[in-house]
Amino acid sequence: MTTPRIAFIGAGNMAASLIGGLRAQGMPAEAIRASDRGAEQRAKIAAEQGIEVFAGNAEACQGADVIVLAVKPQVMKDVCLDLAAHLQDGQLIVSIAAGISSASLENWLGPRAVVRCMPNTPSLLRLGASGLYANARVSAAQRQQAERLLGAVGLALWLEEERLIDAVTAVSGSGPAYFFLLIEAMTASGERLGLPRETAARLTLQTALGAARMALDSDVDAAELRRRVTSPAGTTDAAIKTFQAGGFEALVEQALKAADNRSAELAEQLGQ
Ligand SMILES: NC(=O)C1=CN([C@@H]2O[C@H](COP(=O)(O)OP(=O)(O)OC[C@H]3O[C@@H](n4cnc5c(N)ncnc54)[C@H](O)[C@@H]3O)[C@@H](O)[C@H]2O)C=CC1
Ligand SMILES: O=C(O)[C@@H]1CCC=N1
Repeated sequence: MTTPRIAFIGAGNMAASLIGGLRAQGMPAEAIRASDRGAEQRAKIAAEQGIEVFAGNAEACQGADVIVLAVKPQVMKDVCLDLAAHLQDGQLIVSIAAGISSASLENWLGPRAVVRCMPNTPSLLRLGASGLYANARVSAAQRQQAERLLGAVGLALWLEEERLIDAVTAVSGSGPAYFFLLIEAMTASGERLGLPRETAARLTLQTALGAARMALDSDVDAAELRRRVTSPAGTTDAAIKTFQAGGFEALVEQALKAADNRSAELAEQLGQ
C-alpha cells in the first residue's frame, strides 16, 4: 500500500496521539499535516511531531488522501461548512468526533466517503480501543487507510451499523472513566482500611493492570478467572456478594444505557 497523505483538522489530544502512533509505525513526517486555530497548539504539535502545521484548515487539506476531523463536536458544523468548498474528489473523511453522524457530515460537506470512529484516550499510550463505521461511498482501499490510522494507536474494530457507535461510546469511549472511578474508590477504601494512600494506590493500579493482562491472555473468560480467585466462603466471596447485593451488574447496565442514550441524544442535537 502506498503511504496516504493525511491531514488532521484540529491538533489537540486525540490528533496528537494518532499522529504519534502513525509516526511510531514509520509513517514519514512529510506524509502528515495538521491545522489548528490555536497558535500555541500549532507550535507544540509541530515541535513534537516534526510535521507541517497550518493555521488554515483548507490549506492543510490540499492534496491529502485522508482528512481526519479531530475538533470538538460543538465546532464540527462550522469547520465542515468552511471546508466544504475546498475539498477534492476522492478524499476520505475520517471523523473521530463523539455524536456526529455520517449523515450530518455529508449534509455539511456534500456527498463524501466518510468513516466515523469512536476512539478512547488510552490511544495516547497506543492502548486505545476504537469502533469504526464506513458509509457506502468508502472504497476497500479507504477502509484499509482508516484501519491503519486507528490501528496505529490500538485495537480498531469495524461495525456494520452506524447506530452501534453509540454502544461503542458507552463501552470503550467513556469506559476508561469507569475504570478510573473504580480505581479511585478502591484506593480510598484501602486507605480507610489503614494502608498508606500511596500503598493503596499502587496495589490497586497493579491489580487493575494484572487483571486486564490476565483476562487478555487467558483462554478462559472473565467469569471463570473470577471464580478462580474466589475461595468458597472466603474473602473474595464476601466482597463479591456485597457487590451483588448492592445491584452491581444492574447498575453497570444502567450506566452504559445512560451513556448510549446520551450519545444518541447528542447526535440529535449536534447534527442539526
Ligand atoms: N477525549 C476523549 O475521551 C475522546 C474524544 N473524542 C473526540 O475527539 C475529538 C477531539 O477531542 P480532543 O482531542 O480531546 O480535543 P482537544 O480540545 O484536545 O482538541 C481539539 C483541537 O481543535 C482545535 N480547534 C478548535 N476549533 C478549531 C477550528 N475551527 N479549526 C481548527 N482547529 C480547531 C483546538 O484548538 C484544539 O487544539 C472530539 O470531537 C471528541 O469528541 C473521541 C473519543 C474519545
Ligand atoms: O464524554 C464524552 O462525551 C466523550 C465521548 C467519549 C469520551 N468522552
